[in-house]
Amino acid sequence: MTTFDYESLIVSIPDYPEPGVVFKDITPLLADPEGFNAVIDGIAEHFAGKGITKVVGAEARGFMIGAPVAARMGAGFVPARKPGKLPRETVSESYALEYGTDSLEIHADALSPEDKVLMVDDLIATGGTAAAQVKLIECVGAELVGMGFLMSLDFLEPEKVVGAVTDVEMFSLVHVK
Ligand SMILES: O=P(O)(O)OC[C@H]1O[C@H](OP(=O)(O)OP(=O)(O)O)[C@H](O)[C@@H]1O
Ligand SMILES: Nc1ncnc2[nH]cnc12
Repeated sequence: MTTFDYESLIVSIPDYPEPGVVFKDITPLLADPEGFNAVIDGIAEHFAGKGITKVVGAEARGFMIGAPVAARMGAGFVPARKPGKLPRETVSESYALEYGTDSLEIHADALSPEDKVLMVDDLIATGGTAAAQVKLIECVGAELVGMGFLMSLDFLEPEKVVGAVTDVEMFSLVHVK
């Protein structure tokens, strides 16, 4: 298991993007070659041997972590995109975030019932984005095997929202209590 002090390269920004929210800025960690590699290895190694065929990641920060994890695991990558960005038939889910509401879409044929899926994102806060992706993955009939995050804001209790839609493992490299 790779060990790295991820938190030393994550910056907390108070009252961004709105009062009361402490934004976790991961751009310094992404820019650090050793740190970025440790994040990708840390998530990929945790789920190695589980037969993952596809990684699903949400626009935009989920792409930054999910796509390299997929490549590292020898899996395909399926983007969950913000509305109106995918050209063919889609399935769509709306959800609430720490700041506002949004929707995600995946192509209706992006996954098959044979797929074993790992969902990956940089951060889980309320769990709304993750729960929406669970619904999208299950809507197209694929098997969700687990979820991997760089960081979990545990004080927001995301497991309550996610636990209402799935009981798969929620793995995070960093926990903020
Ligand atoms: O657990 P939740 O409360 O749903 O929040 C987590 C989501 O919030 C961020 O994405 P955001 O929607 O801000 O979009 P971005 O990746 O484009 O910055 C983050 O990358 C997660 O996807
Ligand atoms: N506090 C936070 N920091 C960074 N990204 C987020 N997405 C949702 N909540 C967030």
